Amino acid sequence: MLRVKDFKRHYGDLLAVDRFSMEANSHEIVGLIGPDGAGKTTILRSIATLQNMEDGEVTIDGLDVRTDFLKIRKRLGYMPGQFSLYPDLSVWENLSFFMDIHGVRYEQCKDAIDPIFSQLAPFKSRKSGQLSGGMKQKLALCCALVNQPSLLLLDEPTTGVDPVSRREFWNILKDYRSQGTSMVVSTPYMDEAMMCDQILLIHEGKVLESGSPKALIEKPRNRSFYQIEGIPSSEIYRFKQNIMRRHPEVFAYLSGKAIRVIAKKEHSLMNILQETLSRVSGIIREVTPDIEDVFMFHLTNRNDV
Ligand SMILES: Nc1ncnc2c1ncn2[C@@H]1O[C@H](COP(=O)(O)OP(=O)(O)OP(=O)(O)O)[C@@H](O)[C@H]1O
Repeated sequence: MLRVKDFKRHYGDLLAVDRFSMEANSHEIVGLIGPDGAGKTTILRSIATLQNMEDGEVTIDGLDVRTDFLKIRKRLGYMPGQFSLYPDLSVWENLSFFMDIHGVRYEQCKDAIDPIFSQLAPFKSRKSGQLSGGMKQKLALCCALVNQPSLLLLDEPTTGVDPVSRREFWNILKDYRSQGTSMVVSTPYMDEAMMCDQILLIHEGKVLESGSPKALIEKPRNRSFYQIEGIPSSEIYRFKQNIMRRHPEVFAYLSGKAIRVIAKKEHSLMNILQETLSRVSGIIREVTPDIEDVFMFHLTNRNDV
């Protein structure tokens, strides 16, 4: 139902999105996974008809965003990255405002919003600026659902939200998916990628790789991924840099309190890494890659070409 083909967008000289293509069908959550500045907001705002495209095609149910944007807006729910509701209005007043914009009454959208609104109802009169981070995001999602959209666009909906509320929020999204809504969700959190049906790993406006998260994790299996643990935190950055300087055939990066290492070419690194550890205490073990590793792997490959 959503098709994006060869979408391109500059800001001045900066090429923010370069020949980006994707599809999202009903019952599907598609994740745009990438760090800050990858181009996720630009893509979502353009699909949401809020920003002009420079080049490319975006259609929703066959309708073109350039010419049919008024019809498209009726089918879309968009939740911007920044909390964009009125902090001085109550929960109910914000919701009413969105219902007025879409010309619907509560009774008409009750079925669509109640799974979330029932959780917000006890705070109905509270100013939205005084809600917790997780509750604010639920209210924003509620407002995006009043027109019962078939396509939901969610820009980093869980950024700044605590882990428990993040999980809750994703459970809500999965419920809407099971009812047929299709969703495009951007996130900088690699763990959230695993909750999507399809993901696109994006870096500097380009798609590094796309597919189901499971398939992407399987793909680089001909490479080995290692983790070095136990390096004192005061030395860890220097240690990582040293590995990269002394061994151009490997790519190393920090992951929490550990260093992750991938070989740029297909070969084992155990000997190399053991040698680097001879002067410092630490443990090396081979690990199964997660999405963050896969992202780094494709980034390394691209930079190496
Ligand atoms: N209005 C603008 N004018 C100039 N540059 C912009 C503008 N909006 C975005 N950019 C730049 O375009 C690139 C992509 O930004 P975009 O906001 O789409 O990425 P993002 O992945 O959503 O990142 P973030 O999470 O930081 O918003 C970034 O380098 C950003 O600085």
